Amino acid sequence: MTEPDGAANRADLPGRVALNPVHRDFFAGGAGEERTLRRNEEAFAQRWIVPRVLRGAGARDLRTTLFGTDLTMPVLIAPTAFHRLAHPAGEVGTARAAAAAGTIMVLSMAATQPVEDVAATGAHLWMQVYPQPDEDFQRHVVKRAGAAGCRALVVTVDSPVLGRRERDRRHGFRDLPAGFACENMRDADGRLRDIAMDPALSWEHIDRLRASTGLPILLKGILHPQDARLAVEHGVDGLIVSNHGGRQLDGALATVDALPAVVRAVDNRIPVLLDGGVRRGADVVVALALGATAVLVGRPVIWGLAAGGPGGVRDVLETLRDELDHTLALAGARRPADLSADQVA
Ligand SMILES: Cc1cc2nc3c(=O)[nH]c(=O)nc-3n(C[C@H](O)[C@H](O)[C@H](O)COP(=O)(O)O)c2cc1C
Ligand SMILES: O=C(O)C(=O)c1ccccc1
Repeated sequence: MTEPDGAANRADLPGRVALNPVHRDFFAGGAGEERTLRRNEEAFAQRWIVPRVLRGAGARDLRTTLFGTDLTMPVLIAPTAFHRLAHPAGEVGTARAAAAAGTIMVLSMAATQPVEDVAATGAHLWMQVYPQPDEDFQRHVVKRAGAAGCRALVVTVDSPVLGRRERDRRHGFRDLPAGFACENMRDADGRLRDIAMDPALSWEHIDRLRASTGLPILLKGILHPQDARLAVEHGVDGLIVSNHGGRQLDGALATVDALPAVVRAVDNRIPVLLDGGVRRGADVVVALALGATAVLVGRPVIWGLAAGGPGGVRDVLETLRDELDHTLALAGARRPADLSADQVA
């Protein structure tokens, strides 16, 4: 099994070494040949920053506002499943790091701890959901997330069916081991449901979800500019350009390659975020220059959690912050908003 090449994905990083190899492959892997998984990082590696000079930019200011909330930097934690398989501290541990860093954690619908416990850390949370065909149950999940204090809903729309993960197939890895559960998949009676993926879902489902909650809604998994336009027309509040870290459609476009057309289609009407392959401060700068308001990181957070629990996640976030600050300085920008698309070649 070949591993993705980038330094930040090296198989010998401490977090990866600490993991059970089956779980490591679950976290690391993608769909099919893993072409899209690799391409997300390669596409960043092929972008070059064109610095500006003598702009008197001075001390950097990384603060970013999303839906009225101030973040200390434009780097968020992407929703990823099963944090207790990475470290006993689980999603609560990740949330402690998000709170300490002053950024948002997007909590996965496949989290292994209850949203109420994760929210008790004081972290600023958004809840991710796969749109559930049982809409009564979906409303229950959304209501519970809102009651727990989640401040936005991230609806993942790139998963009409689950991607074919060949590493998981080889290992026979299908489900959580005994003693673990998707704690936010309990119905009103406390019974566990399976996460449903339904290829029949359409924009009407989003319309009903829109009508059922006052929370801001972001769609995650947009790559086509026409879908970005439709999302705005359907009253969506934000977009996440994403190919699910290469875990769904193998062969899908790299996210940084999809970003410019989506940004043009949205035309500043709602914020556009991006995830997939963001590993260094320079990647963040490229995405911001091409029009993203912020980025999210998935696997780096998992590796940090596996390596050192909340402290390991904190290290990942602080390293990204330092690199972003440094790269902005070298690019001649004080704030993310000072960057422009002509600074990327
Ligand atoms: C192990 C793992 C689990 C994931 N689980 C979810 C999930 O439950 N919901 C979701 O919307 N995306 C999920 N994703 C996708 C991430 O939110 C994100 O799109 C992706 O990881 C970003 O790419 P990166 O890992 O290269 O940063 C998962 C990704 C990984 C690696
Ligand atoms: O979304 C994913 O990539 C993922 O791995 C997952 C795992 C369990 C349930 C739902 C999604």
